[in-house]
Amino acid sequence: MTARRLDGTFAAGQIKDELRERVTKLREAGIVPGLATVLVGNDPGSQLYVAGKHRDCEAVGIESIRVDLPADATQDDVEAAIDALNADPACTGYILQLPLPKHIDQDAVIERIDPAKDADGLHPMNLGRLVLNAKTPIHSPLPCTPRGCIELLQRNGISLDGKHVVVIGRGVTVGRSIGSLLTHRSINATVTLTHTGTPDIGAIARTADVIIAAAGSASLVQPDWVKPGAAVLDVGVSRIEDPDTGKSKVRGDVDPAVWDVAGAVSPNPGGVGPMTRALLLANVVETAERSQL
Ligand SMILES: Nc1nc2c(c(=O)[nH]1)N[C@@H](CN(C=O)c1ccc(C(=O)N[C@@H](CCC(=O)O)C(=O)O)cc1)CN2
Repeated sequence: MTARRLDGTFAAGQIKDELRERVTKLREAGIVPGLATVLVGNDPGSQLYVAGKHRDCEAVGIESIRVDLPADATQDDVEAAIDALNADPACTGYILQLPLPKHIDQDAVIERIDPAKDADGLHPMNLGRLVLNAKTPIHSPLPCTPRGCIELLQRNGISLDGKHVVVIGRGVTVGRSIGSLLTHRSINATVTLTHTGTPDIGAIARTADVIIAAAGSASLVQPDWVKPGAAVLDVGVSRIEDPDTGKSKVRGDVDPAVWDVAGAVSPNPGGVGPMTRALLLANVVETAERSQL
């Protein structure tokens, strides 16, 4: 069996087409949405992602503001950049590209973001709303990658209602928040969160209808971890040097042999990454729309 490909580039294109129309309406009403990014340092992956976000903004008509700080920026420098964006009326929402250099206190910077401008849904107030509003619709930004995972499944006709989802990884952008979203009444999944401290993750993963692999460990998920026919989302990113070309290439958490067992797999690249970017734009458009109410 070869699994169905859950094409994130295609689904993200659909979302961006929908958002372009909504941005046109906002502009007609005199509202110009603007996304800012804050990048500290010169991590090649982060630079690539930030550049992609600015291209996406241009494609849907969102203004974008880019704040790049050097790798030796101090805590005060980063916090000053945050304060400036909090005060900037041209900025509807912004993201602080993670990871930050080790000498920066990431939690303190995230807490300094104005929750109303938190395009990533990672501010404690927005994560708190996600946890508290388990029944009612959530009117605050949601974390982009978890939202992207769910949209990718839904747009491919894969329901999560009553399904057992095994999440692998407890990082801040995916693992720590996706369970709250998946168990929201409107989605209704049952979630097991596993991580490096979990004995025999494979035995747990084998019981899953859906596996969300977000560990950042290349080829961690092997075919014998997957129930035949299960859906597998490959979220984690590792950069491996190609011995032939010397260039770095992206490897996901899911071993290629999983495609012979699973019912559906998201490729990496080309799966959840583009969805993360599209849902970031959605968060900005929704924030701008809420400002009309
Ligand atoms: N503040 C945040 N920082 C980070 C997040 C996040 O959600 N918020 N997630 C990741 C990085 N990320 C978003 O910023 C991200 C990852 C991957 C992609 C993407 O489009 N990937 C392409 C491949 C590009 C490549 O060649 O590497 C794909 O999957 O097709 C976009 C955004 C960590 N930081």
